[in-house]
Amino acid sequence: MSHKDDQRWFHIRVSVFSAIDSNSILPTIINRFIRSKFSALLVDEKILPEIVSGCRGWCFSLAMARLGIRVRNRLFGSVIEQEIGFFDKVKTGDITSRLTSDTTVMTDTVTLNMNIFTRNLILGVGIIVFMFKLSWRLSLLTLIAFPIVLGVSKVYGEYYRDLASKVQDALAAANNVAEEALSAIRTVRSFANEDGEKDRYRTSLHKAYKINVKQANVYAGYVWCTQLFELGLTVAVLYYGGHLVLTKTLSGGNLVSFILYQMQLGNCIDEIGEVFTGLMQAAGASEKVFEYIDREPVVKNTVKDRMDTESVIGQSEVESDKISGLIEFKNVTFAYPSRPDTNVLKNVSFTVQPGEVVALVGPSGGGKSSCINLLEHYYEPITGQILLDKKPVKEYDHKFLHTKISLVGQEPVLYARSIKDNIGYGLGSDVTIETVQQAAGMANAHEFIMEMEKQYVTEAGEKGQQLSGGQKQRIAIARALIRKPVVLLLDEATSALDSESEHVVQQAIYKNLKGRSVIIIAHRLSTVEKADRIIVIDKGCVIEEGSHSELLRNNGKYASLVQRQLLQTEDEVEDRVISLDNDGLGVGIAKRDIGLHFRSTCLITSSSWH
Ligand SMILES: Nc1ncnc2c1ncn2[C@@H]1O[C@H](COP(=O)(O)OP(=O)(O)OP(=O)(O)O)[C@@H](O)[C@H]1O
Repeated sequence: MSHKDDQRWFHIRVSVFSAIDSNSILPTIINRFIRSKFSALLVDEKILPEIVSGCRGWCFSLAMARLGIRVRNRLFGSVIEQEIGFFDKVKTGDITSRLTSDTTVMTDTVTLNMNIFTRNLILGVGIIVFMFKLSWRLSLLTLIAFPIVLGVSKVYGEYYRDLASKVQDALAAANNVAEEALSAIRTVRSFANEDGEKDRYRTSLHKAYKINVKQANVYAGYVWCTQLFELGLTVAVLYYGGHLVLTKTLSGGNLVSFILYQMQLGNCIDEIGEVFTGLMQAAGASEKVFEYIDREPVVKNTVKDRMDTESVIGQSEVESDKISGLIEFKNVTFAYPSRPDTNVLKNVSFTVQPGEVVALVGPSGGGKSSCINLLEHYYEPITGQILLDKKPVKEYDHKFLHTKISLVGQEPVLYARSIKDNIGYGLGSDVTIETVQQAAGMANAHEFIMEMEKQYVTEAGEKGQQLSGGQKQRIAIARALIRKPVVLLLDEATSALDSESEHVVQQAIYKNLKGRSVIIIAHRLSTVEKADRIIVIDKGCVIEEGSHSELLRNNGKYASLVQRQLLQTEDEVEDRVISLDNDGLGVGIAKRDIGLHFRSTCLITSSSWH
């Protein structure tokens, strides 16, 4: 081979090797494999290294992006299917942290480390082959050390994974603090507690930092251990290799080559050690992600979930017209999963006939909303049954059930979308503007929507913040009515409103009750007395049942609640007129025309004072 050819081969070897590992000192390995003029041309022009490294980067970036999207989709898909009890226990910030931070750590670390791992594995195997070719005795001596390295790595890996999992938990807790503060920014501002929130966030981040410090210490310890071990191994190889040279079993040149190979192998092992650290970090981050992905909801909802085990009542089995709206609670005892030892409903039984309007009343915390939660199948009772048209609600297909039962809650949650999208929420893109307008008309919302500049495409703002309380309630009513429900559940639907908005919203409700079974939860006498029947629930038990006049005659709990409310009304200040003088001295007009003086600047808009 000419000198020129030699030079060319040298370039080939260096360039190809640098495509695999730019730090390599083993061009001779490649020398054995590359002998074509075509590749020489490619390598001489430095095309191949660029292509190989480009392709590798492309493959791993693509794999990283695809893996990230798949894991996030699977995680979100699984979390959104979980039962409501799960969300009582797990905080929103924790879940969003799993969706963002944990999945990023997991996918990025795995893919990047796989890249390094593949490269070093190929190099390592190649090096070991050549080491054996040079001296099998020295190679065996080197390989004897492997189980020790693996043992140390295993102990280190488990501890590091545990720490990584704790870091992710601490970050999730910090995320939860931020999320809580930002979503309630008005409360934070009104109590001027910005510093308090900053402190809480700082403290929770500090917890993560403390675990980070531990991680760094453990990592340093691991690196020192492996480096010392490598050093010891090199000394052993030199000692034994020297002996082999002296006994003429090995040439001096081969010993030098062997030591160079061994150093290169050491580099590979170091890099694989780092990969291992990264993989343990990913394993720690992925623990909760996979726990949520694999979690089976305790209360199963969809047809698909339940198909295997139980029969499901859906649109095909029961024609919508055939649902009459007969609701029965039979000996229901219930405890929330987050407080399994406290029964909030005890042996509750009552019936709502089709088309009947029933009010649930009673002291706060008595268990009224819990009845609604069970009827909505958010939870399952411990004992007893909740029946709709004589069939347990749990046997209905989730989607079908919620087109038949609609709920208007105390604080309706609207989405940061247009008013049209909010009213048609959950009905897909098929819903027409005419249907939306019709529902808005029924809810007394059409007029105020039309007065807005963008009408039905007006943005509601995050959580409906760009609308007033009364407007939000009416949109929530329209959202419930558009589904033409057979059962309407109104849980304190007007309690947060001033008297004028309440009047408009109540009108919207009452004109739409006909032909529907309705359960109203309310504290106000004005709302309750219109119901066909009133059920009084106290401390988780039904204690009275009957019409307004019947219950007043009974002179029981209901009568005392009514009396107390009437007395309160007499004693309390009307919320009509309050004027403030220049010093912030307020003058209110009381029921019996007594002027009240307020020393502090005070604005009363309470709607419960009526
Ligand atoms: N998600 C929950 N997890 C644990 N306990 C809960 C949960 N929701 C309510 N509770 C508890 O269950 C009991 C009944 O609450 P519920 O909301 O049904 O009462 P309520 O009669 O509707 O009260 P109010 O009139 O004040 O709305 C209360 O003691 C309450 O603390």
